[in-house]
Amino acid sequence: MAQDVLTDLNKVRNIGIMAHIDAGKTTTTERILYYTGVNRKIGETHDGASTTDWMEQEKERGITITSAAVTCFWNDHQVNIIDTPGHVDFTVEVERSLRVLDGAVAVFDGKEGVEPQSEQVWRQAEKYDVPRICFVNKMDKLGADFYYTVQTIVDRLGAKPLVMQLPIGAEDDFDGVVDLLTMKAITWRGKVEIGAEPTYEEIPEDLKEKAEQYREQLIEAVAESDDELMEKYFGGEELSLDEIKAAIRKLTINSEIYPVLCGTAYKNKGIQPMLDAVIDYLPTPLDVGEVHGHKVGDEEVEMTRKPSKEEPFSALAFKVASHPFFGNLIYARVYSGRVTPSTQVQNSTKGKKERIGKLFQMHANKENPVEEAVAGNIYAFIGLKDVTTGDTLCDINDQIVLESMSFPDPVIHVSIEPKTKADQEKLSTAIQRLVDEDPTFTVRLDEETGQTVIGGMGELHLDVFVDRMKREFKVEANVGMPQVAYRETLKGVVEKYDYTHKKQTGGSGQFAKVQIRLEPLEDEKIEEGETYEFEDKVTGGRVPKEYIPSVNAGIQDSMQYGILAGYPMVNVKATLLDGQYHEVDSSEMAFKVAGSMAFKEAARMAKPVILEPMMSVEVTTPEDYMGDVIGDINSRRGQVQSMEERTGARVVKAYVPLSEMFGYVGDLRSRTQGRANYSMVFGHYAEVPASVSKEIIAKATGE
Ligand SMILES: Nc1nc2c(ncn2[C@@H]2O[C@H](COP(=O)(O)OP(=O)(O)OP(=O)(O)O)[C@@H](O)[C@H]2O)c(=O)[nH]1
Repeated sequence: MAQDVLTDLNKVRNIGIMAHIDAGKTTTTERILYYTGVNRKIGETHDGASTTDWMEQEKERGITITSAAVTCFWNDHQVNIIDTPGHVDFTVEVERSLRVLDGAVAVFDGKEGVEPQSEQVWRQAEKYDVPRICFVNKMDKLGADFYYTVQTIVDRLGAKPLVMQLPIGAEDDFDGVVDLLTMKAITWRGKVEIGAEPTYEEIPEDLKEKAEQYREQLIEAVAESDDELMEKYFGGEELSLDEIKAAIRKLTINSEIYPVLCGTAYKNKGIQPMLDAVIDYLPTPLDVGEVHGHKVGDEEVEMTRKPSKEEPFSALAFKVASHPFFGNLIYARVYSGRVTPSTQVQNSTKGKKERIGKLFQMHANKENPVEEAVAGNIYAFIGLKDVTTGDTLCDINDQIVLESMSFPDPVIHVSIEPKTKADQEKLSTAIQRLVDEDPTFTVRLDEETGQTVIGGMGELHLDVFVDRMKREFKVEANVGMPQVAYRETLKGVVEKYDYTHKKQTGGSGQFAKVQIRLEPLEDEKIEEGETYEFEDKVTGGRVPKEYIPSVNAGIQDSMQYGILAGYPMVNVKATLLDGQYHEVDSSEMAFKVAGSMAFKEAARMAKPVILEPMMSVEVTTPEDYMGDVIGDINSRRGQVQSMEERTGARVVKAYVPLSEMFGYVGDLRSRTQGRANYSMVFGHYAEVPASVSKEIIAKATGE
């Protein structure tokens, strides 16, 4: 029988397993699920049968893309594991998981040590202040070196590891660990089968001295953290096991130290002590404390919720997944209060009421219905219609909008052209689903070409979209090359421009005359996010009131396609100065045409230019490569804004044109031996240099 949710929050841990690709995150997660009794049959990742990698595509790619929340139990504690992907292009997935985690296990490859992407997920965890313990995996592998790996935690992460165990034997002869707290050997000699229980024995003779030395280091680090313990320790008294554990717990929760354990997930050694450490050292929802948010409709008014069942209900949706029978599964972390199935709640982000159908606790791809969702836990909500990642669900009578995750703007677009009408319909369904699941995919219709244009975070990110669209939704489509989103604007002023629209065809004619002024929009308005302003300065009723919106609409129509290369025109102010109408022949349509044509012709004389998206790029690199990184940014027409130091690394901030950033992932990796990483969000639009402008125009006009 399935166990109920534990409502004592001291017994709940919400954790993630973070790792570089191939460090063994999936295998470790599988073992945890097996040892905690969720899995009967173990699935090896290389057979493509693992429980968390249940999407078909993930099996083929062998990487974990989606994060599923899995609930399991260990020593009377409930552990909710939120799966996090390891690939660099899915950093949004990593970030949204980190947003709802309380702690994490960082898995390292015992031969490679801290790898570039472990460095990247580590820094992301730092950003969200997630306490971590480290598991040095693959101790059975040829060349595995525990001490080297620990050193890379110091050198590459600038973090303070706390060695909790020493390995016994190495590679094929790795037998277990010395536990430096109990000073006992925990071994699995000759046992490789899953679930094998360890034997507790004396520390092997050849490791005794080393174990003493490391224990002393450990106790010293612990004693230094607390005045009382320090006095006791230097007074020659022994610290009790409970005291030591409590001090390590505190240091870990404050992210001052990172307990390090080791083992081999694949050969089933070291898993049980690692699970014990999750319970012993990682924070509970109570340790994490209250969550922040703001009042509905007013971001200035801060609000908080305590992790208590007695508070008003609030939850944050962090993942939308489709389920074959239940429609959308909304994974949400409940931060406060409680809620039962069939209750009406408020989606305070969207301002909509929603009724909860069922509530599930997820066991990988198997669901376990529950009667109540309570603060501090993670659930899948069924029956909600319009909830996307990042939305807050809350009590209708006591609303809050929780601090959400930040989603960067898409940096790359690709056009998709369905092959048949039936494909067009399937594409609409696919888009709806995929965008619900991942809000960093964006969609728009290019009215000129009729193509659907998808935006994403990187080439692999868009690959996933296209792949899933074809595979899961069976859409047959032509997919274009990735494109940059350019814009056009005006740099000059046209004081007065007259245009007369006149047509006499058979019956009633068409007549409209307008006089407009065009100029660049004020900088202040651009900063406020405006892109267009229309002013009506017509006097004496020379253009009747009812026709004025038509002139405005006509101008806006023309602005959709700029005059240089057809990109949308922005940051323009148009003023209607004067005009003329005809009692019989004027109409809304005639004034719209006049507005549209007047703009088109006048804009040509107002020094039109092309704008390109400048990305705000942040590169984190070891100091050794900083010169290379900056040189490369300059050669990409980038402008370095600042350089600063951050825990053992240098951070370079710059604005770089998006068009120069294609292939940057690979270039940066090879330039820095894979040790630097970067993030990129949209900054602002800026005028392109003349030579680039020429190229863009030539390409767009085919000349
Ligand atoms: N020798 C050895 N191999 C291991 C161990 N753990 C995992 N592996 C192997 O390493 C490879 C990668 O393991 P995964 O568990 O898929 O790694 P991952 O980090 O989840 O990788 P992604 O799912 O791609 O992010 C697989 O072939 C595993 O069988 C281990 O303890 N020892």
